[in-house]
Amino acid sequence: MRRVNCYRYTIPVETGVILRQRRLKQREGLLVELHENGQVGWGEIAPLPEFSGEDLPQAEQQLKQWRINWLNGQDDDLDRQYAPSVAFGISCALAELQGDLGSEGCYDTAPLCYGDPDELYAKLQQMSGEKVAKMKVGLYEANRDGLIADMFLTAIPDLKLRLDANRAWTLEKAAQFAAKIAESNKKRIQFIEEPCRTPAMSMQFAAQHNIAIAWDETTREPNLFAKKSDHLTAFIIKPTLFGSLQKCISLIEYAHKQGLTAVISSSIESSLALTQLARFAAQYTPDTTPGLDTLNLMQTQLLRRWQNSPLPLADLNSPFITPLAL
Ligand SMILES: O=C(O)CCC(=O)c1ccccc1C(=O)O
Ligand SMILES: [Mg+2]
Repeated sequence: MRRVNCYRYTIPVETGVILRQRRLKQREGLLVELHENGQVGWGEIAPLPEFSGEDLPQAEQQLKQWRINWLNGQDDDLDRQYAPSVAFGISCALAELQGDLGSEGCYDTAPLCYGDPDELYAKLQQMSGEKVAKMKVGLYEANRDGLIADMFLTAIPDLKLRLDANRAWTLEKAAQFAAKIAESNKKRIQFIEEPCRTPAMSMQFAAQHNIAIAWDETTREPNLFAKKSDHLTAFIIKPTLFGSLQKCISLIEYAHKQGLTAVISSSIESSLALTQLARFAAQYTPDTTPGLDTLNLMQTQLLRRWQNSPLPLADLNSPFITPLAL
C-alpha cells in the first residue's frame, strides 16, 4: 500500500545572497514523503531561481501528476517526464524508500568563501583531510581576484583552491586574473569553474595560461561531451539542476572514465537535501570533496541536521513548513 504526503517550505536566508544579480530573500521548495511496505523515504524539490528552468508552481504541478501515477502503481521515467528538480527530489525519496542511499555522509565539504582571508583560515583549520576551498570570483575586478587567490595559495602551502567565475570574464579579464597568479601556485588551482563567457573562450584561456578549468553550467547544456580540453579537470554536478540520482550516477561514471573529477555541488537546498547530497557524494564520489557549504546562508535547518551545524532544526510542525493538499 503506497502513501504520499507533500509539503511546501519557506526558509528565510541571510541578507546578501545574490543569484545572478537577483537578491534571494527566502528559499522555497517542496518536500515529498513516501510510504510503502513499512518503509519511508523523503525528497526535496527546490528549483533554484535564476538557474532552474522550472519554477515552484510548475514543480508543484508536476509533483501532483507524479503522485497520482505512483499511487496508481505507475513508475514514471523521471528524467524524461519531469523537470530536473522534480526528478531529483522524487529519486531521493524513492532511493530512501528502497534503501539505495547510503547512510554515511561526506560532511567535510569545501568551504565557500568570497575573499575574506580570516573567514577562510578559520574554516580550513576545522577541516580534516585535504585542505580544499572554493572562492567566488568575477564579482569584482579581475586583478583583485587574482591577488587574493594568489595570497591564499602563498599563505597556505597545502591549500588546493577551487574558483568559480560563473562565466563572468572576457578573455582579457581572465588574462588579468591569471597574471596575478605565481607560476608555482597555478598547479594548486584545482580548477576554475566556467571562467569565461563561453566554453570555447574558457578552453582558450586554460591553454594560454596553463590553469585547470571545470564545467558547471556547461554540464547542463547540449554537446557537453564535445567540449573537451587537456586542461579540463572536473564536472560540477548540481543534482537539483541536473536531474535524478540515476542521471547523476551516469554522468559521474562518464567523468571518471574520462579521468575527470565529479564534484557533487549544492543548489542551495535545505539541510534535508544537503545531507542527502553528502550521503550521495560519500557513496559515488568518495575520493572527492563535495561543494555543499551553503547551509550557513539559511536561518534554520529542516527535518534533518547537517553534522555539527549550530543552526536550529525545524520539524514538520514549524511555521516554515505547510502541508500541501495535492
Ligand atoms: O559548488 C559549491 O561549492 C557551492 C555551490 C555553488 O557554488 C553554487 C550555488 C548556487 C548556484 C551556483 C553555484 C555555482 O557553483 O556556480
Ligand atoms: Mg559554479
